Amino acid sequence: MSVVYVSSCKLPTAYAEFTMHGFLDEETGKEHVALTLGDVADGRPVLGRLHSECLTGDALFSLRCDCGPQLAAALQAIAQEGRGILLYLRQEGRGIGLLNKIRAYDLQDQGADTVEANERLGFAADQRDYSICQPMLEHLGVHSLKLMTNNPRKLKAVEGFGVRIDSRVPHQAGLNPFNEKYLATKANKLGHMLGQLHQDEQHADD
Ligand SMILES: Nc1nc2c(ncn2[C@@H]2O[C@H](COP(=O)(O)OP(=O)(O)OP(=O)(O)O)[C@@H](O)[C@H]2O)c(=O)[nH]1
Ligand SMILES: [Zn+2]
Repeated sequence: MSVVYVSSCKLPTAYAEFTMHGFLDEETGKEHVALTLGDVADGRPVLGRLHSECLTGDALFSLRCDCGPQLAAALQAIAQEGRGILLYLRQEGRGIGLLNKIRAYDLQDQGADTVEANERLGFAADQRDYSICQPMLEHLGVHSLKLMTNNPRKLKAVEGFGVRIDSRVPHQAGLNPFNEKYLATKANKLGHMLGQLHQDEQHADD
């Protein structure tokens, strides 16, 4: 695996003062980071989130997806626990990159769903490779996760590279009228466990 540790620093945030650890994937040139809080190498299961980059949702307040609220909720949950880890993975657009995601959004504006749009562009529905997480978690001494996710593929991938899933923590946040169809497609076509979609979240038009 070509992911190597580079350096760490403090990262004070609105939620907690995290430590940020930088990693470089020498094969792809992608720069990934991990935020940790507390002692994550003490052998106990660690509350964790593997968050895939979404420039539009994480930084530009887009309502097309649920990424921004999920990122905020994960950092908040880790702060509340006083211990945990968030890997921020540079796999924009489920691995197709930002410009192709814009192309995919354009197709969705014309009626395609999120999976059809990827496929029309010649990509798989989800091109992410989570094996990059293994050396990051190994470096930080994390061997067991309480993983905040609704994505069954993510759980499988983590177990596949040898990190124990102690438990899955459902992670729903940010349902709104603009992402309702997108979330329904994720549940129907990608298998996301979003059964509580309408009970957990307040409808904008309720
Ligand atoms: N190609 C494409 N990527 C998208 C789209 N909407 C969001 N993304 C990307 O999807 C990724 C987030 O994936 P999600 O499926 O929301 O979440 P997940 O990580 O698979 O699952 P959870 O852990 O349950 O949140 C980010 O990389 C986003 O940039 C879209 O319509 N098309
Ligand atoms: Zn997003």
